[in-house]
Amino acid sequence: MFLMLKRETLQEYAQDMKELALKIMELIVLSLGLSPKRFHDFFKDETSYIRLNHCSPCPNPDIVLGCGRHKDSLNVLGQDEVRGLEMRRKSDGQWILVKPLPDAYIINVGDVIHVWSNDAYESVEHRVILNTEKARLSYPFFVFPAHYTMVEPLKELTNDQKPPKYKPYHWGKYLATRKRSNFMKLDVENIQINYFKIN
Ligand SMILES: O=C(O)CCC(=O)C(=O)O
Ligand SMILES: [Fe+2]
Repeated sequence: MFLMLKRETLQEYAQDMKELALKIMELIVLSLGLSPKRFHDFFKDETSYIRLNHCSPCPNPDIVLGCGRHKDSLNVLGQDEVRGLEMRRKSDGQWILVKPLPDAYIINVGDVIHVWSNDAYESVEHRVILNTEKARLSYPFFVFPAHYTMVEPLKELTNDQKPPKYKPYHWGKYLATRKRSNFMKLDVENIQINYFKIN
C-alpha cells in the first residue's frame, strides 16, 4: 500500500491535533481542581509528533504483534476500520479489542498525565494484533512536553496525607532510554513509569 500525503496536509493535521490535545488537557486539569492552563508551560518547547503505523496482513498473527505491549504519553489516535488495537483491562489483565468507530478518535491519557495527576488518571497498556486478510493503518498524534521537563506529581496535588507516588524523572532521558529498548515486536518489558514509583 502507498500512502501519498502532502507535507502541508500533515502539518495542518498536526496543528489541529495539538489544539485538540491541549483542550483535552485543559479539561483534565480542570477535573483535578487546577487552573486550565496549568500544563501549558510544559509544552512551550513541545516535541510532539505524528506516527503512521501501517501493518500488512499476516498469515500467522499468533506469533507476531503489529506493536508490542506498551504505554505512551498523551495521544489522539485515529485508526481505519480494521480491528487490531487491544487494551489491557486492569481488573483481570485480559486484552480487550477496541472496536473502531467511524469518525471517532481514541484518547490515550498516557504516562505523563498519570504521573502529574499522582495516579488520579491512569495510563493504559495496549498493543496491536495483526489481521490475516487486511492491512491496517493508524495515525496517533503524540503530544510530548519539552525534553528538559522534569515529570513529577504536581505539587498542588500532593501533601503530607497524599505524598507523591513518583520520583521526578527527566522526560528526554526517559524517552532516549525507551527508544533503546525493544519497543517494536516482542512481548517484553520496556521502561515504564513504575520504574519511578515510590514504594
Ligand atoms: O495502531 C494502533 O491502534 C495503536 C498504535 C500505538 O499504540 C502506537 O503507535 O503507540
Ligand atoms: Fe501506543
